Formats: sequence, structure tokens, C-alpha cells
Amino acid sequence: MSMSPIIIALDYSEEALVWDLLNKFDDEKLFLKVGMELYYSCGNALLSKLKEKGHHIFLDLKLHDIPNTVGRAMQSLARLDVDMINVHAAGGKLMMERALEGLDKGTAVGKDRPICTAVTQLTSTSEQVMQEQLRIAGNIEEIVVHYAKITKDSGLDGVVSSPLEVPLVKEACGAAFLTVTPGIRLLGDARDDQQRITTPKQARGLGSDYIVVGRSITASSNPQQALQTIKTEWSEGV
Ligand SMILES: O=C(O)c1cc(=O)[nH]c(=O)n1[C@@H]1O[C@H](COP(=O)(O)O)[C@@H](O)[C@H]1O
Repeated sequence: MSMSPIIIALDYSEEALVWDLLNKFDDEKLFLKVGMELYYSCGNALLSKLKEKGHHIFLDLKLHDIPNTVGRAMQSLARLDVDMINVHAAGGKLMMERALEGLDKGTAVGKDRPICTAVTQLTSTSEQVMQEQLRIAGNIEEIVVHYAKITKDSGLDGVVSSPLEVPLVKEACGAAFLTVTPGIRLLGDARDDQQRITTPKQARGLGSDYIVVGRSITASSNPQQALQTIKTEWSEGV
């Protein structure tokens, strides 16, 4: 079964809330993101249950540590048989290479290694914050493209960025290099803590391979309708 381009971020700390949401989608097989909040609360047991239901899983733990630690952590995480996983590109090339080696070692024979991406600059980071607080000089597009290039050189499959940088990332790294893009909002939704945002339709038009959507679905009074709107926008965005 092919993976949906729309990844729903399950940003909850209680399992009951996950099932409350998923029950609204009947038996639809979804692409779900389990991030730090949910993984640290519910762990591997919940991942197994989601897999049993036939959903695809993006395990978003954004690993960032010394190369040896990340490599060994990835070897452990590979055993969970998730479909996508990520690191921070700020950890550097050696760390990303070790991450991939760890995933290769930990993936069971006959299984596919999870897609591995690296976060370039968080979509909650503005250019001003990047320059003034992180002391990274340059404009945000240049920096995202630079991080994308070192990610590609390290052998990873793609990056996490805002949709706004996707055309430049594809130009620099090739059309097959994946772009996973959070920072998605429907018109009229609150921006919350996100800085570099687009609608689902704009993201598709800019060439995103996958969009990550949390609060536009999970905080909606009608999550099913919100997902339907996002699917329609996605199909209209080409
Ligand atoms: O790696 C991610 O998924 C991620 C990277 C990034 O730069 N920005 C970002 O928002 N995310 C995740 O994407 C989701 C976005 O959630 P909403 O802002 O509610 O749509 C959250 O779960 C974030 O952890």
C-alpha cells in the first residue's frame, strides 16, 4: 500500500485521545506522525497497535547527539519497523552517516529501512531568530539548502523544511530527494508557534512530497472534514 502524502501529527500525551481521533476516520489507513510528546508517554506499545491497524508511521524524534550515540540509537529504533524517521542536520555529516548505518544494521532482513530525513531549520524558526539567537548568518533559504546538501551527501533520503524552501531544495538536490514539510495551515487557522507556513495547496504547488499537519486537524471541531479539505487542496495544488 502506498503511503499517503498527508501525515497527521498525533501531538497528544494520552493514548485515549489518539483513539478518539482515529475512530473518527473509520477504517481509513492513515500516515501518522508519532513525535516526542506521544512517544515519551506511550512508547513502543502504541506504535505496535498503530501498525497492527495498518497505519504508516513517521517516528519524529529528531535525533541530535554525537555520531556514536545517534548511530546506536537508530539501530535500536530500526527494530520498531516504522516507515519514516528523522534527525537534525545540525548534527553534521558524520552523525547523519552513522544514523543511516545504524538504521541499516537494525533493520530486519527482508524489511525496508525506514525513510530517513533531516530537519534543516525548524518551521517555528524565523530568519531573525536564526540569525540573532542561533547566530547562523545568511538568509534562511540559503541555510536550508546548505543543510539539504550535506544531508544528501550523507546519503539520507530527504529533508524536513517549510514548503517555501522546497523549490530551492529540489533544484540543489534533485527531484527525487524527498521533502517533508510541516508548517501547514488552512486559511483562517491560527499560526500558533509556526513561522514559515503555507496552505496544503501551496505546499503541493511548491513541490512538497509530504505535508505534516497537526493542529489544523487535531484542534478542528470536525477533524474528518479538515482532512477532507486538505485532501481536496492537495489534489488541486498541482
Ligand atoms: O519534524 C517535524 O515533524 C517538524 C519539523 C519542523 O520543522 N516543524 C514542525 O512543526 N514539525 C512537527 O510538525 C508538527 C506540526 O504541528 P502543527 O503546527 O500543529 O501542524 C509538530 O508535530 C512538529 O513537531
